[in-house]
Amino acid sequence: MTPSARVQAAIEILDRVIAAATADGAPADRIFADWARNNRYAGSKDRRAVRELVYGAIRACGPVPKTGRTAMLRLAEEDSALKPLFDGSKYGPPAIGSRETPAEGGVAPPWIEKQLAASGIEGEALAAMRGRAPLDIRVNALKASRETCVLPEQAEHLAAPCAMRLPTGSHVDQWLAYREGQIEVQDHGSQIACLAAEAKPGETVIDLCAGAGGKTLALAAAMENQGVLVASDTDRGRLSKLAPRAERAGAGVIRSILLDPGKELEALEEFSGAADCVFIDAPCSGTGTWRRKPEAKWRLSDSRLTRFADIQDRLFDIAAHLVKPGGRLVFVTCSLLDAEGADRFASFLLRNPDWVADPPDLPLGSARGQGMRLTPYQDDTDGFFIARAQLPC
Ligand SMILES: C[S@@+](CC[C@H](N)C(=O)[O-])C[C@H]1O[C@@H](n2cnc3c(N)ncnc32)[C@H](O)[C@@H]1O
Repeated sequence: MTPSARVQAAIEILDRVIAAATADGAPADRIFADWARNNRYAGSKDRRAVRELVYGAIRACGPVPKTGRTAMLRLAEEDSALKPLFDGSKYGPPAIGSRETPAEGGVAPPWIEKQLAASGIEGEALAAMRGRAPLDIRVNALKASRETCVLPEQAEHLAAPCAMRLPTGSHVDQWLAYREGQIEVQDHGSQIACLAAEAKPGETVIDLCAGAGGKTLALAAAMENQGVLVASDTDRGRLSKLAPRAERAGAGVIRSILLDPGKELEALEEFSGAADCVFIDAPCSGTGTWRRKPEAKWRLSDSRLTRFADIQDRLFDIAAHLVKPGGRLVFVTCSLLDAEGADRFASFLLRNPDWVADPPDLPLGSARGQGMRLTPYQDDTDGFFIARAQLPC
């Protein structure tokens, strides 16, 4: 592909990304993968270049751009080498018209930027949300350690005890250590969130929103495969991905339980007042993950945020029902908005005066409300709110 043809391909993909983001459709990654599958003439260098352009343009735009072309014109404002590629060549984009205007720049739609600012994320902290996420792995303590694990690439040790950072683009899933279950791809921030649980061997731990089990596997390793570890979720598809991962990781302690939305406690009845720890990795807007999924900023709306806050409050109440006296709950969202973090935790404590905030001692992060927060800017992790509360005996 010529450089101009790559720009045009990126513009067409961006059109689809914009349409999908505003209609709750497929994520950008899937749209790009579909394009790559249907356009076999694009070699690996082409694919890499087109992908860079697509993601660069998404990152460069604040509000939802009208079209892929206006998004690409915004990127061209930041990278002047792109402008001459609007050359009207056979497969390239038409020349830039004198009255054409690029999409608006920024980090996110202004109403979200405003809410982020009210949550203490502005200036450089806001700009850092436009960056690229690093590639982190967790060494599975059930099978290896950072010292014994043999990796084909140099890896930097991070603050969480099993965390390592690799050069971006490392093909981790092709490595022997990955196939043997010695390592998992997991953001450093997620690993730190799991540390807040302080899960111990022999305990009863419920990972209430386990999804495909990324954090469940970290909890299983912390528990040294001893005790009871329940992985529950309302999404059958996500939860079904856990079993093969657990098998690879040698995490035999996990019991999966599919929940019925609205009737979660029915399936978890046997654990009422019995859990040492309930870990709530709650569904949220994902503002903390924009470095990985930048188009997520175009999926948000006020009503969506309200729905997330409602479900987060409900999950707190479910978790509180399951914890035994002397036990704890951990609340985690990958959001930087107080509405999905400090405010939710404060509201829980207000509704439940018998519970006591117990801020975890974490190797990274800073205090936010009665919990802790990790940010891309200060911690170079995904953004997370992490809070812990104890139910006194
Ligand atoms: C942030 S994701 C969890 C990610 C997962 N813990 C991990 O580390 O990969 C939130 C999960 O909450 C689940 N969820 C949504 N509503 C729920 C409910 N009422 N009860 C339990 N899980 C729920 C979603 O299906 C989703 O998998």
